[in-house]
Amino acid sequence: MSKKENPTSLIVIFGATGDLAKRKLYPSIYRLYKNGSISKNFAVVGVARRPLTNEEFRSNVSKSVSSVANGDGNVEEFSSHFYYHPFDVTSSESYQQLKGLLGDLDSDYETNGNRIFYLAMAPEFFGTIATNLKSEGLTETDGWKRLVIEKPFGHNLPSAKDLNAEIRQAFDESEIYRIDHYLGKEMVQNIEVIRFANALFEPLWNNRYISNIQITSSEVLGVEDRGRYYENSGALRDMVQNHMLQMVALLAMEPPIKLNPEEIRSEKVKVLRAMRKIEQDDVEDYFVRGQYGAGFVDGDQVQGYREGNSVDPNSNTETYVAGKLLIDNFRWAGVPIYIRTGKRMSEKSTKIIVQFKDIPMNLYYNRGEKVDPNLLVINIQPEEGITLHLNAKKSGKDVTTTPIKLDYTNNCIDGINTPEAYERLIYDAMRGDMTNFTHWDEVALSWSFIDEISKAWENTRAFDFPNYESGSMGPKQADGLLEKDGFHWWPL
Ligand SMILES: NC(=O)C1=CN([C@@H]2O[C@H](COP(=O)(O)OP(=O)(O)OC[C@H]3O[C@@H](n4cnc5c(N)ncnc54)[C@H](OP(=O)(O)O)[C@@H]3O)[C@@H](O)[C@H]2O)C=CC1
Ligand SMILES: O=C1O[C@H](COP(=O)(O)O)[C@@H](O)[C@H](O)[C@H]1O
Repeated sequence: MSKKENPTSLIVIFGATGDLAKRKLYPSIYRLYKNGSISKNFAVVGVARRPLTNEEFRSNVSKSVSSVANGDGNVEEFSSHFYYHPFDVTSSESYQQLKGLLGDLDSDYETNGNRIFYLAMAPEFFGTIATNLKSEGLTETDGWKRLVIEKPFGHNLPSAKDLNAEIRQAFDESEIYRIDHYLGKEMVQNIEVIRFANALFEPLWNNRYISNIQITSSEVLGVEDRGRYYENSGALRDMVQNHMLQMVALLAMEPPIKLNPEEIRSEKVKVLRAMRKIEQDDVEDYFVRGQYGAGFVDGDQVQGYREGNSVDPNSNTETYVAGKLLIDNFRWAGVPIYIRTGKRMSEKSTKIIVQFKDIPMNLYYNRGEKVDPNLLVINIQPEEGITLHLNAKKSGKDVTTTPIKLDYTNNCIDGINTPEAYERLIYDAMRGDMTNFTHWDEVALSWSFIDEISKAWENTRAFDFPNYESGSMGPKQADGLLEKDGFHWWPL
C-alpha cells in the first residue's frame, strides 16, 4: 500500500452524466479536494455520449457539488480540473482521441502518468471498456493504472466469471478495485475495531456466548426510476450478494494476522467458504422473499412495486429478502445469522444486533422477573455508533432489575464529520489501498451462495406477491424464520 497522503492522478469517469457521478462521485471528489486529501495535481475526464462542452460539464459539476460546498468560493477552481470527452464507449476508434487527451493532461497536471478508470456505467459496458482501454493503449502509462468497477459485478457466477476473465485481459487483480460502498461506511469499518480492540468483546465473540446475530438494512425509498435494472436484479442480487454478505464476513472472520488487505481478505474468504450452502429444495426453510404493495410512507399514499415504471405488472421480482445463514466452522457452529433487507419499509436504517446468550442462572426469576439478554447494537446508519444493552438494579430499596443502555453516537460528537463512503473509497483507490474493495474470490463465493436461492425463486412464482405493505417492516413470514428458532427480530 502506498503511504503517500496526497495522491496525484487523472480520473477518467465513464458515465459522467449519470446519476451516480452527479450524486456521489463529484461531491466526494470535491470533499477530498476541499479537505486537502488529494493534491492539486489531479484532473477528471468525464465520458458519456451526450454532447456537452467543457464549460457545460464544469457547470454541471459545480451544481452537483453545491450542496456539500456550502457557498465556499473554491468550486470554480475545483471544476476547472474537469474535462468532458463525449463518445460512445462501444466504438473503439474514439479511445484514440481520449488517449491523446490523457497524455496532454498527464503533462499539464504533472500526474506522473497515474490513471484511475472509474466505470460508473451499466455493467454490460464494463468488459468492453476494459478491453478497449488495453487494445487502444490507454493502459500503457509511466505511472500506475487502476480500474474501479461499480456493482453489480455480474448477474450470477457464470456471468461474473466471464466479466472477470474479460477485465483480467486488461488489468491485473491488483489493479481492479471492485466497489462495495458499504465497505466505505464509517461503522462498517468500525466492526473490526469494535471486535479486535476490545477485551470485553473478543473473548465472547463465538458460539459459547452469542446466541444469534441480526443484520437489518431497510429502506423507505421504493425502486423509483430503476425498474429496468431492478427487474433483473431484485433485492437478493442488489443488496444481499454484496453489502449484506460483506457485513457477515466482517462480523464472522477470524482476527487477521495483520491489518493489510491480503490478510483481511483471506479471513473474509474463509467465512464465505464456511457459509452453509442452501440447496434449492431447502430455500423455503431458510429464506423469505417479499414484494411491496401500495401503502403509506410518511403519511403519503405510494404505489406498489408492480405499478412502477418499467416493471412487469405481474412481476415475480423480490423487493425484500430475509434469510438465515449458518457458518459451519468452529467459532460459529450453531449460531444463526439472520439478515433482512427491503425497499419501502417503515424506516431507513442499517443495524447489526449481536444477541448474547442468557446467563446460566437467573437469580431474579424467583421474583417473577424477566432479565433481557445483553445486546450489542452496531448502528451503521443513519445514526453511527454503538449501543450496549445491559441490566442493572432499579433505583430504590428493592433489588429489582431494569434494562439500561450504554450509548456511543458518532454524530453527536462535535467536530466529527465522518467522510462519505464514496469519499473514502475514491481516496483509497488513489492511494492504492485495496482493503475496502472486494477481491474476486469474495465475489465468486458470494455468487455461488446466492445462485441457488435465485434459481429456486426464478423457478417458482411467488403467488402471494405483493405480500407486504409499503411503510411496513416486510412480510409476516420473516418473523417465522426466527420464531422457529425461539428468537424474534429486535425492534430497535
Ligand atoms: N445511481 C446509484 O445510486 C448507484 C449506481 N450504481 C452503479 O453505478 C453504475 C451507474 O449507475 P447510474 O449512474 O445510476 O446510471 P445512469 O443510467 O444514471 O448513467 C449511465 C451513464 O452512462 C452513460 N452512457 C450510457 N450508455 C453509454 C454509451 N454507450 N457510451 C458512453 N456513455 C454511455 C450515460 O450518459 P449518456 O446518456 O450521455 O451517454 C450516463 O452518463 C451502474 O453500474 C449502477 O449499478 C451503484 C450503486 C448506486
Ligand atoms: O447498492 C445499493 O445500495 C442502495 C442502499 O445504499 P445505502 O447506502 O443508501 O444504504 C440501494 O438503495 C440500492 O438499491 C443498491 O443498488
